Amino acid sequence: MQQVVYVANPVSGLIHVFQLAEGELLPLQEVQTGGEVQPLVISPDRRWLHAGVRPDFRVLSYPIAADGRLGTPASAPLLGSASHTCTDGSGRLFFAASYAFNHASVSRMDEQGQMQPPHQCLDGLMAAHSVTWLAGHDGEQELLVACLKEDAIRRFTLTEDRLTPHPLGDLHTAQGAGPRHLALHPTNGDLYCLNELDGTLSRYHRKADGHINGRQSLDMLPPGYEGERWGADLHLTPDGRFLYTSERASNLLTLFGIDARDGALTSLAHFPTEACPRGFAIDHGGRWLIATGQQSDQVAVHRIDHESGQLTLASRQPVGKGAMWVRVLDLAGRPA
Ligand SMILES: O=C1O[C@H](COP(=O)(O)O)[C@@H](O)[C@H](O)[C@H]1O
Repeated sequence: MQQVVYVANPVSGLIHVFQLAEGELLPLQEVQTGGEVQPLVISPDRRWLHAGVRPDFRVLSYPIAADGRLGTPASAPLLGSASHTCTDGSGRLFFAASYAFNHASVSRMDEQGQMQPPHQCLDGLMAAHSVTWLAGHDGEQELLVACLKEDAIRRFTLTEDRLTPHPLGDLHTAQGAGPRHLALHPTNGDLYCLNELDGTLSRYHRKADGHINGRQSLDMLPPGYEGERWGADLHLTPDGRFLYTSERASNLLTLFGIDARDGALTSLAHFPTEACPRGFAIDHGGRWLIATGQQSDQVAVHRIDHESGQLTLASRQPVGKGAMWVRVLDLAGRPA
């Protein structure tokens, strides 16, 4: 499997492009974005890397070459600082959550790959920290917005190119939890929410009728932990057997096992990683976990044990300042 890793470093304004080779990151390219580059998302057809930049709020859409290198980007305005972005399943719609501007916006990408200015903006979403696109069993599509200061995950139905409040209403977390990032299980219909402020991980289940119900809430930190809590990110292995979270006060990654029969989560182990692991990613083979250190200016690659999910440090790579976002592209099967 040939894979390329993109790392965004807002303080240096740089995107690093690496080849992932047996746990080592081999430098391929450094791209100066001209701004504080933050959220990265790869389009579903794997032809574009969309990067949110500030303080001139824009999305830069970089064409991805056959070897993973980035070409000259097209640029489109955004309405505020993007904290997190995603696309719909076709890649034609681009969503951005803005924590500071309390909104989520929707933009269209045209046939030529040019992103348009946002055509819809949902205001009053307090500390909107992430956007997650979800396809239902019945062809229904929705967008989930994790609103940290509302202790709510707001649900919106996507019809054509526009969002409206979901008829089944929003999801509410524990008071003071601070919902931040969401992840979906690849097969069992479970949805997970990392809560930044209380350091917990919540599991929900989406039923075929669209109802989403809470199932479990677990601590991300080790028993007896009494320090600060500052949860950051979560990801699953592609086979859906393991889930990992990152926490920035303890600099720990936490491993959770996922029961194959009923989806039950169990906290299994904790592993030290880079200082302030604000973002991480898991490669497409489920063999490597790549964590950024916002305060170490390094990226760590951890080997994932296939049987147990346990992590061991494989390598560390210096990167630019404020390393924050990391994305992995599988080059196989890309359109020519
Ligand atoms: O993780 C955090 O996120 C919020 C929003 O992030 P931003 O990069 O979009 O400004 C930030 O305000 C907070 O300090 C940080 O802990």
